[in-house]
Amino acid sequence: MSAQIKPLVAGNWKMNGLKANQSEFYKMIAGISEDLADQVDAMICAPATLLATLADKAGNGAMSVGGQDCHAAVSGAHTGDISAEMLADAGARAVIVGHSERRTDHGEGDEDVNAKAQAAWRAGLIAIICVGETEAERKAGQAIDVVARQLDGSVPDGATAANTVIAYEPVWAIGTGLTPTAGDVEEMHKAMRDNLEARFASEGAAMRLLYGGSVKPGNARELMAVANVDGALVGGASLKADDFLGILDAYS
Ligand SMILES: O=C(CO)COP(=O)(O)O
Repeated sequence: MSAQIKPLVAGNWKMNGLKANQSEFYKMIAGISEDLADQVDAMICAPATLLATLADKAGNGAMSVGGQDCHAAVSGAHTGDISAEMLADAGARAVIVGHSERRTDHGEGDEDVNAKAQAAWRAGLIAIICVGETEAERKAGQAIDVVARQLDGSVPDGATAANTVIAYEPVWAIGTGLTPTAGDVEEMHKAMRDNLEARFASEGAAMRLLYGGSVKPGNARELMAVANVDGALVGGASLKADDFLGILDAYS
């Protein structure tokens, strides 16, 4: 938690969600009170196939919708890819870039992520830029250095608190049920804050820093209370309305 920063809890549905799952999203909208919406922003980063439908239902209400990746170009001969402009056209407000699953499955490096973040801004979207160390890097005592390098390479010049959100997702905590200790999260988020403040001054001080990796209703309150944790990026527990609302409850 940071004073003055409105937190964001974003769900990442990854490659999950058929038309039948739209009802979970509608339950989420229905479950967010006006008071809660004043305390925290909520978003689902949906698969591209559902994005426009969910965005239409979301309207300007308590929930918004984001994409999970974008191509760096505006348009062109890139079969199977989606541009940031297309996501914005479908009603997205944000897009995740540099998720570790993209970095691993598609060989994306910091330069690619940097270009995608700039594409997001070009289309008027918030870039949710993901960073995080592997288990081997943490065991080798390199976690802070690895994340600092990823921030330096992946976050473009011109990042502001309005156009950029950073998500720290230790790779070994994603989908494993393992989480770092609150102390480890605090240390990492402080290091990220210092890095971003050194580069972006007051914008870095106000940028939202999310924690992601096995966030559940049962651990959300503790993790969200850590200094410089301004919300969460949630995978598995964002698929069911009850779980997602249980996480948002950390801010009630
Ligand atoms: O990768 C994640 C969100 O982007 C985290 O996934 P889990 O919450 O399923 O661990």
